[in-house]
Amino acid sequence: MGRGGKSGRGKRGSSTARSGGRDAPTTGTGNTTNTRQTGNRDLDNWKDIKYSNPAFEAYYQAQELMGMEEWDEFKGALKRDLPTTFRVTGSRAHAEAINDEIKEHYLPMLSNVTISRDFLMNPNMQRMQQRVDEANSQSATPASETGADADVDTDVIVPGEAGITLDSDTGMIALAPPKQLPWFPGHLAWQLDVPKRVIRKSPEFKVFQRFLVGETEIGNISRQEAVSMIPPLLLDIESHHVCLDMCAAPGSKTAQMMEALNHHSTVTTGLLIANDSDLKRCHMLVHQTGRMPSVGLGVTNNDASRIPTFKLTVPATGTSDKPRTTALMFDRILADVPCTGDGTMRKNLDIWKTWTPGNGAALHPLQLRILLRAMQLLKPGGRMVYSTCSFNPTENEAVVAAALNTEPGMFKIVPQPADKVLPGLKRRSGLTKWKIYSQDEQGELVFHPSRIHHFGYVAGVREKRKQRGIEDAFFLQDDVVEELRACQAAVEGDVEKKKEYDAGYAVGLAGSGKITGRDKVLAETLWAPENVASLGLEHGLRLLPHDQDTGGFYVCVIERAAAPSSGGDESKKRAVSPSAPGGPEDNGAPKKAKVEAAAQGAVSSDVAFVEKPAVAVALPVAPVVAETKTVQQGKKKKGTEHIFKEDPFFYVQPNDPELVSCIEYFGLSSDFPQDRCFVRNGTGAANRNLYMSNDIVKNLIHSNPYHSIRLLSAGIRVFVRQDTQNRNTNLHCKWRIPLEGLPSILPYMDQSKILHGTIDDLEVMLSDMYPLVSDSGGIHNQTSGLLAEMKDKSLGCHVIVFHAGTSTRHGGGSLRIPLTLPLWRAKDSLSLLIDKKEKSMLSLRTFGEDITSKAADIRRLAAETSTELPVKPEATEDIVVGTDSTIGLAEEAGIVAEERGEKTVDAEAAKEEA
Ligand SMILES: C[S@@+](CC[C@H](N)C(=O)[O-])C[C@H]1O[C@@H](n2cnc3c(N)ncnc32)[C@H](O)[C@@H]1O
Repeated sequence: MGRGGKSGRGKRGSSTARSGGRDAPTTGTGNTTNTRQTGNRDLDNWKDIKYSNPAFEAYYQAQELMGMEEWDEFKGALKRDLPTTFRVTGSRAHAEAINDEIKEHYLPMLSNVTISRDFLMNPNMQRMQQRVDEANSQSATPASETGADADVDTDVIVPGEAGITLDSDTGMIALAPPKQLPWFPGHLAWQLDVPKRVIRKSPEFKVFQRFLVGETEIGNISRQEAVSMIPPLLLDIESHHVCLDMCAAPGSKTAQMMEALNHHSTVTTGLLIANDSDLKRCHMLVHQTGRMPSVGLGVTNNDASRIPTFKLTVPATGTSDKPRTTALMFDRILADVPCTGDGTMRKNLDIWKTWTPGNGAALHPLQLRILLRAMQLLKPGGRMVYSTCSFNPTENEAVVAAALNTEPGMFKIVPQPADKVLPGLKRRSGLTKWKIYSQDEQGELVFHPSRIHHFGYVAGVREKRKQRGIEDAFFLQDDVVEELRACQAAVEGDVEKKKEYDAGYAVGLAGSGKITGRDKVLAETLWAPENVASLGLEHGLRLLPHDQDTGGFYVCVIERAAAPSSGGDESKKRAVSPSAPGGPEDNGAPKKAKVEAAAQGAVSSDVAFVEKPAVAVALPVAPVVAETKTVQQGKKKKGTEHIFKEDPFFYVQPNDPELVSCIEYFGLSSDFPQDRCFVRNGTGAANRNLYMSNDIVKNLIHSNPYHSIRLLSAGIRVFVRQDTQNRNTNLHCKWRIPLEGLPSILPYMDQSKILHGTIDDLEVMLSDMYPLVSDSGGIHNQTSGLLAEMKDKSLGCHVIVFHAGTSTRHGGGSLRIPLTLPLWRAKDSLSLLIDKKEKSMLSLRTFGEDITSKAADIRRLAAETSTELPVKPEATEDIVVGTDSTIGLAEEAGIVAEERGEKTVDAEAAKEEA
């Protein structure tokens, strides 16, 4: 999140920063030595130039994130490529099977991989070398004039980098196999050290890379930075919890939270609201969460610092009682807030250029407001995690300290002992002291021991500019003038404060006469509060890149005190009773904040100056709903508040004829929750898709206008209408079960309706995408009892379990655990209702090769040689709108593209209209 500041540019070797006389860091090059022992000076020089920001170094050395003896190691790690890390998604039944596949198939394949030493030089360099040799041998012209010593790229393998070692005896370069992250539960997370640019030099690693890409696309693997996997783990989620992910997009942590809620199933009774303020990113979130579907999920689009209070309806309990609404409070909240991201410098190289201390200071008020809102929404006894991918204490400890001080004693930081919590994860303690700097136009850091010093500095700069006849608009702003005056008045008569002020004033007056954009005036909550030592900030976790070759990260686990047990349950009273002060919005959450200015300052995002003298005020809560309504009525707002155009949610009548037809056709038991099925239109008619939620999501939708809470999606799609083009086709049920809905429907299905197949049947279904039911041998003459059995089955959707087993085919193959899939019986053929990519990956996993294209290849070959082989027009006719009937792929284009939410003619038509 760079801000394009000018700091640091051209300042290598600049002089000592001004500091008001103490704690002066240097922005010079004293610590820029690169200690990486690569033996490749060209690469090191190149990286030194690219990876340098004296202000960054000076600032963090002054913060004492680590002992100075570690600094070079820290900086060396920042300059290296980040290893690839990924995790096998946890709650799918086959997560273990995929993990075993990595362990048993790929790991042996990737162990002992070596490549030739020739790769030490990349092709560019080899060509250059050739030209140098030629030039030197053939003419007297110096090589430099032939262009042979022109700039070369840096695509070179460097022994000594993580994952790469040179065996000097054999002259071969060994590549390290992937390794499991020792601290990740179930060992489902992996790290691959070999850099991406080297992977393509090894056939074995290329194969593994393809596996990773494929499995990631279909959602079995999530590529995620190792440190980013930590916050959801520390939330300690149980399947009944009500959870909120405040800044959720693109959703890697949401997926982890969802997995924890849906441990081994999709039928959680809990709730996860995944929220983000950016509408586009929210749509990414919807896509991402589609890979981990759940009846307990809702995606919303709100500014997290003003996220509306969601209401729930409490049913009447007695005859005289009436249903009433209550504010929804959360058991678990993740506030993975927007941050400068300087912990991600290893992959976001721009941050080297754009980093300034002002970036962190500017985000601090928004981060604080988000954390405060999270505290308001946390249940008594609930747990939340605050996290950033920044090293900066102004975005981490300063935010947490200010938030804790708003309601002393109500929240506490929970220690995470290294031997008990994620053992094996190296972590550092949170900071209990830090320093605040601004940066002047010359890139110099200016230390401000206190806010009064800072005010003096601002006044000094203003005075100097005035003397030069310059009056900046900033200094004339009413609130700035007012703050400066108030500060001047406050220091008069207070000898100590006056000294501080004067010291700052002197620094301002002596300086360049400029203050950079974002650093103009800083929020009071940036400075460590007086009670900093008693807040438990050391219990926060800091992850440093050189400890275990990761990005940088900060995580802090905070719990709210349980409700007092005597005198009744105060928190419940507040949370449940709409008549409590403030109505449903008064959820018993902390209201007083000595951070009013911080909270307000973030509204005008350009000026970080925010604080008024300590005054207790309530944070904004109530206006949000009204505002969203205004937006809804058409007034477009600036920034994140867009007109909300999503389809409504409408729960269908339990006796809806379409729903009843699904229930009858699939033999769903009487406990199937008909009343929890909904459509996305305003009429309640089941036109195209039927979705299902759990009770709490239904309650949420009924208790809040969906546009007020800006609800984009909820629950799982469980039935999709599948009309056929062929009018003569006689379908008993026009609905099919999409793959994502199957786990939610399966528990209710009549066992006699479920078909059974073998791994050989699966092979037929994969290798011949549309095998003919009349062709019991399949296109490869592979035996399949399934095809014969299917002759007598009704047209339409079926569910089949392929049982674990070993293949009898020539190339072998094995299915480790049973696999349940939806299947479509067309007039003459069958097809699995999963998309092409998923078929390929399943094929690779089961048979060690992608057999899915074989049928198409055979047909293509047959067409070329005029051999008569069956073309499958009926699958096309029968099922979907499409044009490519010749190779039977229209089915893919229709049903399956729709599965993925892609825009096809058919999918477009599927968009429901009210
Ligand atoms: C660090 S990223 C979150 C990453 C995410 N938790 C994950 O693991 O994939 C921060 C997110 O905050 C969002 N954001 C920024 N300002 C916000 C605000 N005021 N309210 C809610 N979300 C915000 C951004 O759109 C961005 O998606």
